[in-house]
Amino acid sequence: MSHILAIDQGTTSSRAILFDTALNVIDTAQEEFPQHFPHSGWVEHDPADIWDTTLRSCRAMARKVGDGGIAAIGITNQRETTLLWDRATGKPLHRAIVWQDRRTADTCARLRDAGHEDIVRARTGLLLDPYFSATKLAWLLDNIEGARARAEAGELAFGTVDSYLIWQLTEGRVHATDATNAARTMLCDITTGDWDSEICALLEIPMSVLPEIRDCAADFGTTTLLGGKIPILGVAGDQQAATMGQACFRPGMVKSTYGTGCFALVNTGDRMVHSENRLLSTVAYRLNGRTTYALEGSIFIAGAVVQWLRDGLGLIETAAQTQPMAEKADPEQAVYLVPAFTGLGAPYWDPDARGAIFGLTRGTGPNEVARAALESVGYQTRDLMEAMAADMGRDGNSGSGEVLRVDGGMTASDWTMQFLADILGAEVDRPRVLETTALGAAWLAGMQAGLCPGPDGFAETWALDQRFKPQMAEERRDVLYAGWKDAVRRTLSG
Ligand SMILES: Nc1ncnc2c1ncn2[C@@H]1O[C@H](COP(=O)(O)OP(=O)(O)O)[C@@H](O)[C@H]1O
Ligand SMILES: O=P(O)(O)OC[C@H](O)CO
Repeated sequence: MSHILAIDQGTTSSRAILFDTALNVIDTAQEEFPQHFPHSGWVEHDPADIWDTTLRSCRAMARKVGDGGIAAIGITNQRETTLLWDRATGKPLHRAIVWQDRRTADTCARLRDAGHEDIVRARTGLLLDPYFSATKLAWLLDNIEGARARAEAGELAFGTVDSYLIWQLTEGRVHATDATNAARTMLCDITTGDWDSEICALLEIPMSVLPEIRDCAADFGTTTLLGGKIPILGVAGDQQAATMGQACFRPGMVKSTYGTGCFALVNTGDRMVHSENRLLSTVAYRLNGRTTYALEGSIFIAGAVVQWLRDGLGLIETAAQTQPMAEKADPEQAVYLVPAFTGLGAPYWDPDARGAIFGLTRGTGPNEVARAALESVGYQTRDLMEAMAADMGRDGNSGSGEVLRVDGGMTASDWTMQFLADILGAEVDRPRVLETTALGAAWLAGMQAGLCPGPDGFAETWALDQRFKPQMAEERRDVLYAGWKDAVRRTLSG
């Protein structure tokens, strides 16, 4: 029987997920890998770790089905993370600079001061923030001796993680990316779908380093490393893959994924909506040469705040312990935790903000801190939803009223999902399949292989696990949210 293999290369681990052609999960292999923090605010991955953990996970799945058992591969990945390698040897010149890395904050500030933000926003849909690949790539070209000259001579290749994996899987035969990953580099004009020569020139990035941009469902070459010859037929950044995995194909449909960070995307159809509220405009997907756009709110810390309770504070041993703690917390205590560990993303975009806890009293204990950590995820989502509603309303799109579809590891927490519905004053739908990121990638590859239906047929297979309905009184919701806004105001750096 034929299977589809989805590769989900994430920030903390690499996974290979085997699907049958009806898109049921058959088996999964996963490996974590080390994070490197060479300086404050810097985050790096060893490219060998990215590749080795991916290949081992894929091989574990390939062994299960034997030669000929995999019909197609779909790749989805942590976005923005930047790699530069030698075209002749395939050897990276440096560790990967991870999306969370803030080392180029000064470069971004300089570009902003020089008046370049408008062109960046108009063409790439992004803001001038170190989050995106462009300034990370410029940093590599500036700081590795001889790199710029070698890049100009055509000897080097740049890629986000998808491109790097495609290059490795095809043993250097294919240097390509997809429209969603390209959209996150800050080098792509998402109104045309091509690399932007003016922005490249601004950062002195030779265009010869850039990969070719293809549709999300397309031919990305074949690999012979997993037994037989297997085509790579689907590629999308992880948040866009989750948008497809959640079947958000209609304008106005919105999903929010709770993993390490939280990323909410609302489909804006074939029109790029410019945010007035500091959200990002991005590509949701490109199929058959047709681009569908999205507005995105990116929060850097969601589930990671629970990891911090576990690894940083030692308050819990497992993430699931936060739920009984939150239930036991004193409802009278207004404790707020603003998890600005790596600055704040949307809608604040303050790379220099750092985390804070407010409202501590002698009576505050681990339960109240745990509850505040879970609540911070709800509050941050409300910040995003308010920004989205304002943007969508302004453009006359009905989208802001849609039910929020959620996924990702943290949605296992019923308490957090109920608080989310309460603080939003809106319904929250958790689907049966929480592996929506991998599902999106598998669907792309399966559709391209002719094994899976198109968007409409696929959307019919989306199934609800639980709908969380708001139960909190409006007055309490408003008081709590006002307290959060005040806590954020006191956390901002400027
Ligand atoms: N029951 C739970 N309650 C609260 N948080 C949880 C729970 N289970 C998992 N998490 C959080 O979810 C995150 C893992 O989600 P996942 O989607 O695997 O993340 P990623 O793909 O970013 O690595 C972790 O940060 C973890 O702390
Ligand atoms: O690896 P994740 O799931 O934390 O996702 C990272 C995002 O793609 C960063 O933009």
